[in-house]
Amino acid sequence: MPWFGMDIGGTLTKLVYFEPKDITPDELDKEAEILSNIRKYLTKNSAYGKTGHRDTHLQMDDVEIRGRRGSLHFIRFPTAEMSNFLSLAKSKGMAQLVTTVCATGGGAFKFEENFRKEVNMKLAKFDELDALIKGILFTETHNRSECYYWENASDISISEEKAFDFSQPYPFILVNVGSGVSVLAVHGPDNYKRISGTSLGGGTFLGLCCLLTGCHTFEEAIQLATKGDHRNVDKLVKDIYGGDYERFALPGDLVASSFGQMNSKERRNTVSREDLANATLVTITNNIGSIARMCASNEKIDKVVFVGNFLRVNPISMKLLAYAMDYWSKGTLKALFLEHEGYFGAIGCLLQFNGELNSHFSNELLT
Ligand SMILES: Nc1ncnc2c1ncn2[C@@H]1O[C@H](COP(=O)(O)OP(=O)(O)O)[C@@H](O)[C@H]1O
Ligand SMILES: CC(C)(COP(=O)(O)O)[C@@H](O)C(=O)NCCC(=O)O
Repeated sequence: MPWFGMDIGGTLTKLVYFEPKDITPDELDKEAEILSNIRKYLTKNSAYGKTGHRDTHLQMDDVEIRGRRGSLHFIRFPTAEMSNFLSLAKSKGMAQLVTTVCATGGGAFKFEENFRKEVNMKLAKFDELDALIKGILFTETHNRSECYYWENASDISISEEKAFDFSQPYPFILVNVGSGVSVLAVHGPDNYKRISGTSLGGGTFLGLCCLLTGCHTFEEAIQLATKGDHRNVDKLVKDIYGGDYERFALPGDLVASSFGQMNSKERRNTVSREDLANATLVTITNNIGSIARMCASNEKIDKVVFVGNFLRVNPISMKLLAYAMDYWSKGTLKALFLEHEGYFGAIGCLLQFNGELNSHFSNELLT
């Protein structure tokens, strides 16, 4: 039975597949044809249909899980395409072979019946935040370059990624920027609490950007944002004060009011799609940064780790978050980022898999 972990999120479904590389000739002989075909299909392709992608740059080789050595493959597709995924699973014979899939994320609950009815698969459900933390801890110990920070974040043109030693992680604040945002204070592998959250997350950025610019994809939204300038959309402190607000040390270039210029018809007529995309990105990112900073200072924790697919191909947000953490905390807070940004829930879920799952399976949430 192939080893999968699945995180069915509000926007994207993340699938992690463990491909054993230590298969003995004897095992290979016994391997059913369907299993061999599934293995080949998953590991040879990097695109699955029109919307599925394997992130080949994230592949982890020579990983040991429960005494087996192999590679971890990272695959994603839009959750809205779930019915196509189920048809594909059926057509590849997966449904004949896989009886139980370890799943996390809201969709593990929402789509449980679809899995059962359409492909006769049971979902062994795990909590998404438990899985997220387990996935992070596992990945960090198996990939020494997992954790990094942005050096010189204040100057976007020269800032660059630098490795960060995250082998002594606790305590840390974890900010998961998916469709929405969850903020956790993590004190140990099984000791964490969800301390805050906001509905203004990655889904908000993409939704607003599509409305404001007519773009259709996240990649397009990020490309537009890269070419735009939020200062044509936002009202800055200097637009209000003529310079800095010195008494409270607010620099003139600080955003005083996001989208604050857009009440003027003239301004609306001159603003570009790129500026609107950039302003949307900056608005959402600054709000997340501000919540993260308040959480860190309330909890007296100095490391803030940002994960989630909102950060995918999105250095603008990472640098902004890094700068904001540093600037507003006067250098006491450090923003950290992880290479496998959106896949930790699925990894954590895969780690819960064990061969005896079927016999232990119950409809209850497994812990
Ligand atoms: N290819 C993509 N399609 C849609 N959204 C994407 C894509 N890549 C990155 N994103 C961003 O990632 C967010 C989803 O992040 P993710 O961590 O997968 O959350 P969820 O578990 O809620 O699906 C989206 O709201 C969007 O901002
Ligand atoms: C409900 C969620 C945990 C779902 O996770 P997601 O699919 O967004 O990664 C998340 O969207 C969230 O925490 N939203 C913010 C809710 C709030 O605290 O306002």
